[in-house]
Amino acid sequence: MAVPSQIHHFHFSNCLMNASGVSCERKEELAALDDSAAGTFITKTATLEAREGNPQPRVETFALGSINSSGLPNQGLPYYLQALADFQAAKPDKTYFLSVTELEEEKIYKILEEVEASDFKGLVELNLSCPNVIGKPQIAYDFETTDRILKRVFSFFTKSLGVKLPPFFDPSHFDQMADILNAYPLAYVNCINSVGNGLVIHDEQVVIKPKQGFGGIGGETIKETALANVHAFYQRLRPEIAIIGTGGVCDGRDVFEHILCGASMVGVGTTLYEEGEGCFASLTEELEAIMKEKGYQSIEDFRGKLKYMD
Ligand SMILES: O=C1NC(=O)NC(C(=O)O)N1
Repeated sequence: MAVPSQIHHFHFSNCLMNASGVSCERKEELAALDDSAAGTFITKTATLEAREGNPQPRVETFALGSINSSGLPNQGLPYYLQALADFQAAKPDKTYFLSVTELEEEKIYKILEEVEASDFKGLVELNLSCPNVIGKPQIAYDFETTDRILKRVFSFFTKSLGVKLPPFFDPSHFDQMADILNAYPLAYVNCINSVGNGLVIHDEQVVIKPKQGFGGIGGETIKETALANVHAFYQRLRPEIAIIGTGGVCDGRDVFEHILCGASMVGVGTTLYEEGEGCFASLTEELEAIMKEKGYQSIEDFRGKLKYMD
């Protein structure tokens, strides 16, 4: 039971994967993802050195989703490179994702130089959209900085690189960001990261400690924004740049809609957090049932074929 997909020459047995940050910080968590019905996994965003992240409580769910202000807690790049080498040795034909970022521009180049020098052979995701590092902006909301970073990264980086984008909400921003992205040999873009700096209140109090309760919103409530970003970039990007759709995936219908909007792989965050790795099997079953009912044999029968009104 699976719906295969691919990004460039990388083939995946199933089109579902985790959203970076959820159930993927430790090797044991990655092993559970590796053994699940997901076609692959992506690591928690790694920084050069391990990080504690923000004070707890920093992740909470609410009726329509989740809020988090984790602050990039992770085990540091060497931990993930070693873990990925072990997973790759066990499953030579499987492709994995490594997510990385850093808090200063010069360190972004340093961490990618270290990845470039490593034996990692999967896809690398540069996270340009963490909303939760106190005092730090979401990089991809600064077009000039994003362009400068990609220009310098591609002057030395030869592995397959994608970027994790925040949500955009204005066609002129879709246009500007797509113009930048189209100038570089990106393997993919991953739309979207959490909707930054939302506020969840219970009675009279915020529900997470960091940043006076402000945190990234995920889950059911962000699906329409996620779909719009997937489709907006699908409409604008060169076809060589694939799209991973992340955000608001609660059932097979949501997976179907992400693919209809143009996604080649679909990332699951809040639902994974709430239901565990078993969600990948149920989401796959639901997607297969929809495809069967509609007579679609494979993803390519409907990927990107969202219908407009005449
Ligand atoms: O990119 C990120 N997006 C999130 O929603 N949270 C994490 C984090 O805070 O570490 N990072």
